Amino acid sequence: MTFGSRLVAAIADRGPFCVGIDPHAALLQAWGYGDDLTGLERFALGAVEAVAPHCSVIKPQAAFYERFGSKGVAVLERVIAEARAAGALVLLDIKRGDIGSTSQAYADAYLDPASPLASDAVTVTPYLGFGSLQPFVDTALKHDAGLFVLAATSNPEGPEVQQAVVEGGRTVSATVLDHLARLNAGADPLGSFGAVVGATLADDRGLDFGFNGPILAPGYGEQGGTTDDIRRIFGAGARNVIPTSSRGVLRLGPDAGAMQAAVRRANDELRELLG
Ligand SMILES: O=c1ccn([C@@H]2O[C@H](COP(=O)(O)O)[C@@H](O)[C@H]2O)c(=O)[nH]1
Repeated sequence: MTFGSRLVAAIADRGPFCVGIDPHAALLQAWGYGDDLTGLERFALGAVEAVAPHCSVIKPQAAFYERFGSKGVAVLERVIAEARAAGALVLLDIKRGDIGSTSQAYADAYLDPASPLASDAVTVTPYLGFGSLQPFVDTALKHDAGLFVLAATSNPEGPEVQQAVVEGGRTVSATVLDHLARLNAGADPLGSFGAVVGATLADDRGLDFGFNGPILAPGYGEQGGTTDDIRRIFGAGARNVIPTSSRGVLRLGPDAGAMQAAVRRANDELRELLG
């Protein structure tokens, strides 16, 4: 089953809201843990145990594990395994991208089921040229995995690059969505090649969200994005949007009930939006 098909089924079952498992130092402290390997393990696995059974997608941000070295990466491996065992799809936020031959090594590391870090999907950056992502695309197709390509990110610095106008008069962001439309052509019910578009955008930036793929919308919650913003930015494209929040949910821990209630509230609101 393709990633796009698994995603559609997971969202129908559990709702579109995605929780990011981002063990910030300040959050470890707020949960009463040290900013050390034991704290990381208790925090990350505790968060997964609380929310993964209730989410369609879980998004660990690799940087927060890598800062503890190889033992932190071992915790990330367990986060991925536990979240998948709880029935969630894992979207590993790595934002990788390099020349093609190196991209292949990254793709093998994160998308080949034989790897201990294998996930259902990863985030990638197209700013070495969309074509440099081809090894990720081929590997995702081979293993029924997915990609989310940075198109219009949630941070205020993004437009400097993403709204630049390229040959043909289109913005870089629009060009990324054009590539995704080609990759997703004919996929049913949804393609496996998604875009990252912030829930914080002031407007839709003239983007066509009908590229037949999922849209990860970070910036929901902590960065100020709301369900109304999802409606305002994406319009009819909102049906394929996966809003994601990390700190907005994790801040409520270690109380599992409070985190679960936040997931329920977000999914209820989003389902109402989507009718
Ligand atoms: O445009 C982007 C792309 C990715 N992110 C990532 O999402 C989460 C957001 O965390 P919050 O705590 O909900 O702000 C984090 O992992 C970012 O690296 C993003 O924010 N914007």
